[in-house]
Amino acid sequence: MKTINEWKHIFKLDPAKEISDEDLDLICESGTDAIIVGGTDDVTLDGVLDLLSRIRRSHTVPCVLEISNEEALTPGFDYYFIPMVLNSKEKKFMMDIQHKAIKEYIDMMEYSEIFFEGYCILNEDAKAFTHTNSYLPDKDDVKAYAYMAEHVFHLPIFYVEYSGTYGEPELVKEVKNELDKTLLFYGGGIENPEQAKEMKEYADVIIVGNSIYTDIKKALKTVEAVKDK
Ligand SMILES: CC(C)=CCC/C(C)=C/CC/C(C)=C/CC/C(C)=C/CC/C(C)=C/CC/C(C)=C/CC/C(C)=C/COP(=O)(O)OP(=O)(O)O
Ligand SMILES: O=P(O)(O)OC[C@@H](O)CO
Ligand SMILES: [Mg+2]
Repeated sequence: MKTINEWKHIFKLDPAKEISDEDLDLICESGTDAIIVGGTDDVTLDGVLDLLSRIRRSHTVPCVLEISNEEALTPGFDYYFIPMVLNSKEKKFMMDIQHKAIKEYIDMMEYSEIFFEGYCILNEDAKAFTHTNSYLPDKDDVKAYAYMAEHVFHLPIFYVEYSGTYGEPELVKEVKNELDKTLLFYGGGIENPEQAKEMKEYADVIIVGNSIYTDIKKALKTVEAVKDK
């Protein structure tokens, strides 16, 4: 199995959205490096368990739970990603919710499976932006957050999140220049192979979410597009 440092492409499945068995099989067998199960709204334990069991039934692709609320936390995933929202105006989304959960689960936490993600949410219309009371940082702010993710907090992942819209490749390029050890994840609005290739030029990993539900044929083509990059 590849290590996270070798991943290039991830599909993100939203437990609040319907997906047919046929489409789920196509996603799992697409050659993607991993599946993230996660979303902002209406993420329930039932929805998470349904996806996990359907994936596990016949596929070996690595499965990650990106935790957005404690109620939907369950054992059985290969990895757990935990967002810390760096551009939230409220400390609770950066630190306090995570601190409270660590206090509760500390004895169950297997550190080789858990990755904290420094999130920077850059689409004002994304649900996650509103939910976390984030502000829109400018380019220098984002670069400073990337610097902090790597050199202050030593986070394994810095996530440039444009959920729902395609972002600025130039910004992703400049952010990449700030990072050395911390992996750069880019997600948002990738709908076709050209966009996948463009963002993968700078990001270590690209994440494709919504287009699974809007045009799965094109979404599947994003995998091959980044394999040799
Ligand atoms: C019980 C068990 C198995 C224990 C194992 C040990 C373990 C893993 C313990 C974890 C402990 C821990 C620290 C948990 C953290 C819990 C937590 C609630 C953290 C909060 C994270 C947070 C600030 C979430 C806010 C929202 C956010 C940033 C979500 C990320 C996903 C995202 C941006 C989705 C995109 O939005 P989407 O829903 O797709 O939007 P659209 O619908 O508009 O597309
Ligand atoms: O849904 P999209 O816009 O593809 O974004 C993917 C991911 O970054 C969402 O958290
Ligand atoms: Mg989504």
